[in-house]
Amino acid sequence: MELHNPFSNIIFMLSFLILLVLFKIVKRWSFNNSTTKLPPGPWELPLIGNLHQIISRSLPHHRFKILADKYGPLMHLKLGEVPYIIVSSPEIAKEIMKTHDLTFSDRPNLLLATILTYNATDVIFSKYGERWRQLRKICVVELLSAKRVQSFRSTREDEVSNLATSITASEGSIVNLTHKIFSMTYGITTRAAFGKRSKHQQSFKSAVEEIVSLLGGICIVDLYPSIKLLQCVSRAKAKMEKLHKEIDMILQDIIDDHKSIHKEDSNEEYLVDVLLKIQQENYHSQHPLTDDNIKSIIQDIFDAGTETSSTTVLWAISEMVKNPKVMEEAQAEVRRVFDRKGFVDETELHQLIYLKSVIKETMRLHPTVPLLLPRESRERCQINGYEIPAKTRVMVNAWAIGRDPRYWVDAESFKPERFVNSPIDFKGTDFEYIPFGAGRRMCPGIAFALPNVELPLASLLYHFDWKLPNKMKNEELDMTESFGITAGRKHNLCLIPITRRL
Ligand code: HEM
Repeated sequence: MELHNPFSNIIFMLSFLILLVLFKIVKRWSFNNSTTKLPPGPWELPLIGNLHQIISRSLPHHRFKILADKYGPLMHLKLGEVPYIIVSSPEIAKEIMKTHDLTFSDRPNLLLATILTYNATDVIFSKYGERWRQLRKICVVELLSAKRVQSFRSTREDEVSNLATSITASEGSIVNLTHKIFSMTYGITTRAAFGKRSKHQQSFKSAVEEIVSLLGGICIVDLYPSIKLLQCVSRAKAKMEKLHKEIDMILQDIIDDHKSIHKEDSNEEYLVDVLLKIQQENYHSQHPLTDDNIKSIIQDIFDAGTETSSTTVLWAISEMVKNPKVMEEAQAEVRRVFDRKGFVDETELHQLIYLKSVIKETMRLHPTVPLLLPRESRERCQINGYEIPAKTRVMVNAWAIGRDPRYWVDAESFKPERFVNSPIDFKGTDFEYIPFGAGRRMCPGIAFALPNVELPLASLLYHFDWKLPNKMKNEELDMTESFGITAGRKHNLCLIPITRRL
């Protein structure tokens, strides 16, 4: 009866909130007085934890760096009801991805990724275990090996040559390089995965772009996994289910197509053919490769491989436009190496020492996956005397680590020279530089990615000089990052090409 009185309702709510806050204080106090304690972190509010400190106008990796400057390189946060640790120094990154790599080798259950990847049975989002090991081995040994990547050399050269031709046709006018580079990378990946035969190229490309953008958003359902009702009302879930259906149909159609070609013993072997062959060979094994597995691996290659490589090319060009001396030196090198041939191909890429340093410096300042991919602890563990409970999600801020002034002189400046004659590499052993991650879950696609970045850059520098439109000065080029799992340019890169070599 009393609860119908509005004042009683307010008093009831207030009492509940006060009790909740008291409970939190007591819990935190007793935790801090026990033998183990969580890493430091900002004060949490009831129900939302630290969400209010993250959801702001700046991007999550920027916010995490500001908070880490205050609370330290191993920081505890609660986002919704989920505990997180944020790693912001090379030393702690090494603890997570080397010393305790096995403990942190799981990926969390994320709703949208699970829908997309046939219940997280792909490589990127699956839990650590026998199945993941099997799929990862197929990727490393069969699909993304140096030998396999080499077999697609003429495809890359062809697509990059088409890119140069289409830019030459726009000589003197504004070219949207963002569109052109993305379309070229899709072209290379599609041809490597399916050959030229896909009639679904455009719808597939749009679906993948939408998927990457959906995966990059903050999904409230993942922050309150205990509230199942949220799933029922999630618009993002409904959207992802629709996209998944769409992409599943396209991929199944392509697979069926290739199954019939396979029977006729075609000489061409694309990634889908390699997977179908493994499926046939392993038909009676304990873990046969299903059609769904094949579709999820192919999808991984598109999701992980296209936006990342394109974004790196675009950041490299942007930084060179902003730093004309670097652009001149890179152009001089590329033209010196390829002038005798008169065109750019992959045979001489190993000679482009300066361009490779430009790419490394680009990935230091603009790691395309700035927080790597989330991991989750499989059991409790101690790091630097702090307790990390089981099922804690982990974000490694590769963006902040690449700007750590203890490791990088003049850390905020674009200086490719720092990598010339430097042994520091992105292979996962130098923890101050981890654009591809490190440890068991490190990116297996480096060999596939590098020529997709080096070849188009060499070609764009060889054939053209680049001017900003509307008499804009170099230093005025906008470098704002976009929000998402990959941090690309927020605005398209539009430049005017001037042909120097036909
Ligand atoms: C410039 C290009 C690329 C960058 C910067 C990049 C970066 C990354 C990063 C940071 C991770 C997470 C690592 C971790 O959790 O420690 C990752 C994972 C992954 N990448 Fe890449 N990547 C690139 C290109 C590619 C390409 C071209 C492919 C495939 C063709 C690929 C396939 C994958 C896969 C399958 C995973 C998941 C690995 C696992 O969980 O076991 N990546 N990548």
